[in-house]
Amino acid sequence: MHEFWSTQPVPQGEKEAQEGPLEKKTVDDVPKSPYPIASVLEWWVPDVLESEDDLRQIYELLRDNYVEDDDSMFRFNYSHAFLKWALTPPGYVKEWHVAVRRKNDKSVVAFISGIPIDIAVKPSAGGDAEVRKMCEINFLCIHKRLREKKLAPILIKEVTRRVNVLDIWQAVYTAGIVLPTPFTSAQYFHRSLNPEKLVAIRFSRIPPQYEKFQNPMQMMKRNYAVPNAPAVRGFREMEAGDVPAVKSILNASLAKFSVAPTFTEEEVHHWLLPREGVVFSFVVADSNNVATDFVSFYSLPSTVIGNSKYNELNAAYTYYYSANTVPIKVLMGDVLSAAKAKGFDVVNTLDILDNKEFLQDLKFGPGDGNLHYYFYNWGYPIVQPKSVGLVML
Ligand SMILES: CCCCCCCCCCCCCC(=O)SCCNC(=O)CCNC(=O)[C@H](O)C(C)(C)COP(=O)(O)OP(=O)(O)OC[C@H]1O[C@@H](n2cnc3c(N)ncnc32)[C@H](O)[C@@H]1OP(=O)(O)O
Ligand SMILES: O=C1CS[C@H](c2ccc3[nH]ncc3c2)N1Cc1ccccc1
Repeated sequence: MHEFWSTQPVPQGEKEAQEGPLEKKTVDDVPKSPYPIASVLEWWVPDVLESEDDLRQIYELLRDNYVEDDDSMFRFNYSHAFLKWALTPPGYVKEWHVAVRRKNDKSVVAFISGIPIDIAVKPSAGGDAEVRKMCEINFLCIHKRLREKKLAPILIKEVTRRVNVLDIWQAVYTAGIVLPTPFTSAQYFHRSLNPEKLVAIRFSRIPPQYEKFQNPMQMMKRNYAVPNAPAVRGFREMEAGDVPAVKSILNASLAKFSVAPTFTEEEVHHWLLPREGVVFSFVVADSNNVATDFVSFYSLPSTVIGNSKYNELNAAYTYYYSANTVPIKVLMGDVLSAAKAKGFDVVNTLDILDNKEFLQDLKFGPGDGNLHYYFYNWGYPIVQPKSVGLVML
């Protein structure tokens, strides 16, 4: 059971592991050369920032081979612009974008990415959080034709080596599957904006109690209708001038959670300023035009696999927020209006952060997907998802 993960510094499910590092090594212990790989394959570092063609190759691998739901009805379809954004935050390390190509035709067959992140972790016994520089791992993907050949452990060991050689010893990551050992498990929730399309692609179905109506779909549309203008006075798109205020209120909000990132001003600028078709952010400005509240969401479409009428689902995902002068359910209500106005079909979220405070009132329904959160080389007790303030793209 877990031939690879049983060899790794992750909690192995025995008694509560002690909190903190599970193994201690130094940079001198780290091999200086890349991990060995099959002779027909080669390691490759794409230049996602400067080479549109390198970015396109990573985009296409993920478009055709990345995460699907259990019934293979949908597959994430992260856009070019989204991947460039997700992979190149301030201080990113090019070599942590680890790809594998076939030597003969240079086709990309696998990928895994790491980016730097400062994570504040609170000791379970209480007390001040410890801020730790970690690596956030995402986009692990092996081409469908190369599955179940133990290539994933090789990718994981190589990215670990490239992170360790820079004296970073912890990572954080999420997965839809259960591995040794989650520190929390979150549940997906979905808020329909375009019920007709969601029923047509068989993501949603008309609830049986609607059959009594003369026009069930009309009633569903009415149930999920949202205002076409924001309710909150002073609600507007975030601008560069809001960065200092947003940094201040967001870091203060995230400090309440047991596990959450901290953001520098440059990171607020990168992660939270609006980017066309990628990330959408808004503030509530007071009479001096100073941001008192903040809310955001990102665009992550999914390919609809094998549907004649629609081939893409336009999904928005709630991102970071700081609700101070208005309740989060009022602020998130304006997010629903903005997402509907921009043509999104559904808003997805997890029961992390304070999200449970708006799920019911805003008519989010539970999905059948879970997202498990993990640390690498850091023992931590299992916490509830509402203690977690980290959003993974
Ligand atoms: C300090 C720095 C540390 C940095 C590293 C921190 C750790 C980062 C860890 C990665 C975080 C990724 C975060 C995300 O991106 S989560 C998204 C993962 N990607 C997908 O689901 C896309 C579609 N699936 C695939 O591309 C492949 O099925 C993948 C690549 C997922 C596995 O390939 P394949 O199916 O061909 O299998 P194999 O024969 O090569 O390898 C089998 C071994 O791999 C273990 N496995 C399977 N799925 C995952 C998974 N999602 N995380 C970790 N381990 C996984 C599995 O338990 C088994 O080990 P063991 O059970 O026998 O022990
Ligand atoms: O495209 C994919 C692949 S896996 C992920 C996902 C997550 C939770 C889900 N609950 N029901 C379907 C589903 C799919 N997902 C996004 C998604 C989310 C809701 C509806 C359709 C697709």
